[in-house]
Amino acid sequence: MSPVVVLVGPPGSGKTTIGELLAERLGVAFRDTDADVEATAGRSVSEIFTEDGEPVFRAMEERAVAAALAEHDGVLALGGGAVLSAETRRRLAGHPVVFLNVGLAEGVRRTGLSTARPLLAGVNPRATFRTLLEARLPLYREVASVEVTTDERSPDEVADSVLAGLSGCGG
Ligand SMILES: Nc1ncnc2c1ncn2[C@@H]1O[C@H](COP(=O)(O)OP(=O)(O)OP(=O)(O)O)[C@@H](O)[C@H]1O
Ligand SMILES: O=C(O)C1=C[C@@H](O)[C@@H](O)[C@H](O)C1
Ligand SMILES: [Mg+2]
Repeated sequence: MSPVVVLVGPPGSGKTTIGELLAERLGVAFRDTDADVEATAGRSVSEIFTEDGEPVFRAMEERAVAAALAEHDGVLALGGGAVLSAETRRRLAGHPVVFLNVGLAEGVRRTGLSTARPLLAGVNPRATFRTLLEARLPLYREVASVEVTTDERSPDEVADSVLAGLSGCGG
């Protein structure tokens, strides 16, 4: 059992939005590792960050990704920082991974609509987002075989590109 597609990308790139859309179109189940971690912990991602700190969340996330890759055969969205784990990057090898990219301005705009992202809750979300993108772009690209730009494109257009990209690489 293995996911038909795994979505990675920064916060606000649309992993959850596009993932749900793709699952609906393909007639398969959608799974999101952020939701898996929350269900296992019985707490929100924000609460885990606040009460236990980021390293504890990352360890829970690593286990959630490993379980989902082994158990889920639908569309899988990973948390935005899941690729920070070398173990997770190694586990993603051989899976059809799509990197949903978003530019700094649009990423800040989209995530600014919500307070549910503990890493971006500080005084300067734009600077934090820039640092995060710089550190992670090589990691998203390392694990993904397809990269899709999401700026100025509707969720439906992004979903079209994901499916076209996957068929183009034999997935
Ligand atoms: N292509 C798009 N065009 C416009 N808005 C979008 C697009 N994709 C997602 N959004 C909006 O951006 C916000 C963030 O999207 P979403 O929650 O799907 O991102 P995410 O990648 O799952 O983020 P996180 O890593 O925090 O879970 C939502 O309000 C969503 O409606
Ligand atoms: O980009 C990140 O590091 C995160 C993204 C979200 O999906 C959550 O996993 C959490 O808020 C951390
Ligand atoms: Mg999400």
